[in-house]
Amino acid sequence: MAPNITSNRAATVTARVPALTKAPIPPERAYVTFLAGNGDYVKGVVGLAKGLRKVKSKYPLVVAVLPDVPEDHRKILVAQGCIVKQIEPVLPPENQTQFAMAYYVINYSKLRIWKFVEYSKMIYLDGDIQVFDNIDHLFDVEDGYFYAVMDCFCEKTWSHTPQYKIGYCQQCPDKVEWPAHLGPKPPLYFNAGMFVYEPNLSTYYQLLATFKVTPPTPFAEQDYLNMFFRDIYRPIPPIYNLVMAMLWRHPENVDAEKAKVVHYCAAGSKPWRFTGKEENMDREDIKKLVTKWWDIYNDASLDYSIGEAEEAEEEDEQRGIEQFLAALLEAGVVHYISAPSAA
Ligand SMILES: O=c1ccn([C@@H]2O[C@H](COP(=O)(O)OP(=O)(O)O)[C@@H](O)[C@H]2O)c(=O)[nH]1
Ligand SMILES: OC[C@H]1O[C@H](O[C@@H]2[C@@H](O)[C@H](O)[C@@H](O)[C@H](O)[C@@H]2O)[C@H](O)[C@@H](O)[C@H]1O
Ligand SMILES: [Mn+2]
Repeated sequence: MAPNITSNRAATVTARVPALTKAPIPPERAYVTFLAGNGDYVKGVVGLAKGLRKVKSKYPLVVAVLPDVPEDHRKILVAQGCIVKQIEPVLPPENQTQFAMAYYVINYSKLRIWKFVEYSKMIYLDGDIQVFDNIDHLFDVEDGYFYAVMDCFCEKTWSHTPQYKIGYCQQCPDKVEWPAHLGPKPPLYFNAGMFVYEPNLSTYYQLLATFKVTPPTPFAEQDYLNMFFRDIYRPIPPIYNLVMAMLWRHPENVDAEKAKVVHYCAAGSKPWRFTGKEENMDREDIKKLVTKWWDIYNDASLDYSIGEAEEAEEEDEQRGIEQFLAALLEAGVVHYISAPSAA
């Protein structure tokens, strides 16, 4: 109950501040993913929402949807407890889209998530990612940096790059010496399927302004984000984004059993359209990871419930009261002595 202020002088009231039955609610934080089109990626996002619930994450999942995501898909996501926010596409100039791999051009739209400034910190996860262990602790990383897992250059999707051509990969930098004639070694490069960042309007407008004068490149927004955040990028361990190709390219660096976050980004590995026919998809570890994904997707006990909705509502109210009291304290309107407990 808010204290009753009888005058506009600083009042000293012994407001009976509701005992915090729970730990103070942390600043606004959320997971965020991106959904485009009317295809089957919505299954990926449903799986992700249920996976986060299974690991008892404290934070909601925001889904940034493009206008082409149909109403029935949005309803499915809301029914799974997601916060659906529509974003406008971000596209390179008409005459330049051919420089990025066509499939990835739409991913430039991910840049819109820097505008979600109602959140102090967010963890972005691709829709083809599953979270198998709680990673809420990542929200406590130091502010002011960009956290993501290093990518691998060994798949043929990298065949356009000098590092692929000479067999160099940052995952094993000593295997092939970077030749001096190619200039400086490429800076550490992250996979943009998962990252920890702080939404910020100034950063958002800089991202869009710089994007306008940056020619698109093959890995589209992933290349762009690596260039933009190069000076504040901090690598985090691959347990937080198991880029599938690492299992056969750098098995010494990863352990499928220990991965907290699995990224189904290898060709043919999307669980919801898995056939097992593509290269490497007959591997036992891959088939096990796909089964683990389906076990969560098919688990009805992980569906969102009204009970959770009511609890989320109570938490929102609690947060509102705390923010109201904090504002009063800040304004010096109220100095309250924590009242002795009723007991
Ligand atoms: O038709 C599509 C293609 C991509 N995406 C979103 O864009 C992300 C990046 O694409 P993808 O994961 O397929 O790229 P990969 O990580 O496999 O290179 C996906 O995870 C989805 O969140 C989508 O919603 N619909
Ligand atoms: O738009 C570019 C995309 O680039 C990345 O995917 C790539 C990258 O991981 C390569 O290293 C793999 O070889 C490749 O298969 C895979 O598609 C991100 O996962 C995705 O979210 C998105 O940013
Ligand atoms: Mn992906």
